[in-house]
Amino acid sequence: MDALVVYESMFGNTKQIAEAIAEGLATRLRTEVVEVGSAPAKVGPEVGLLVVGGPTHAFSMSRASTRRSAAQQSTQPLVSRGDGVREWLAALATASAALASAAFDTRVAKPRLPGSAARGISRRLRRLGVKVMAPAQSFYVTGTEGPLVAGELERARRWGESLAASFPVTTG
Ligand SMILES: Cc1cc2nc3c(=O)[nH]c(=O)nc-3n(C[C@H](O)[C@H](O)[C@H](O)COP(=O)(O)O)c2cc1C
Repeated sequence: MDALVVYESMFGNTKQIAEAIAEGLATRLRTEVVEVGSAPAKVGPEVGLLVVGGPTHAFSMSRASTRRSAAQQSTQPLVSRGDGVREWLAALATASAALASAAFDTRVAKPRLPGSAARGISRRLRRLGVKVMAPAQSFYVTGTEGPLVAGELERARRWGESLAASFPVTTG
């Protein structure tokens, strides 16, 4: 059984969280982590666990307009420069009825705003008929461009580990 982590990230914070989650998953599962622009259009039967995450923009998943706004705020090139997880999920095909999934996002710690990209991702996964095995999980940044709140990378790694613990260990 393999795990696939698909992330979207403007300033790099969600990318760091995705990589920490993948590290936790990799303690038990063969794990691949990919930026959404390189993610497959179809999740094959070798993938048993799909983990999807992105930054919270305007209370949910990003849209082309919020990504443009992020680009205007940034002094660096963005990590994700094409479609986001919203567009990827809208076009996604899944092969396996047994596929399990989990969603995560990043959001600002203060002020704590309502809404979460992860909740939108979970909803979309359920509509696709994919089992969502864990509550949507948020990780926190101190401001729009980051950095992450102290301890969030370790919390992400542990979350990945706990997701992987629900699955049989990959052999071979
Ligand atoms: C256009 C835009 C809208 C945002 N809207 C929200 C929001 O509604 N709630 C929130 O908590 N953070 C919001 N943020 C902050 C992002 O969640 C933050 O930039 C993100 O977690 C950083 O992750 P990244 O480095 O992977 O892009 C917004 C940021 C941008 C650029």
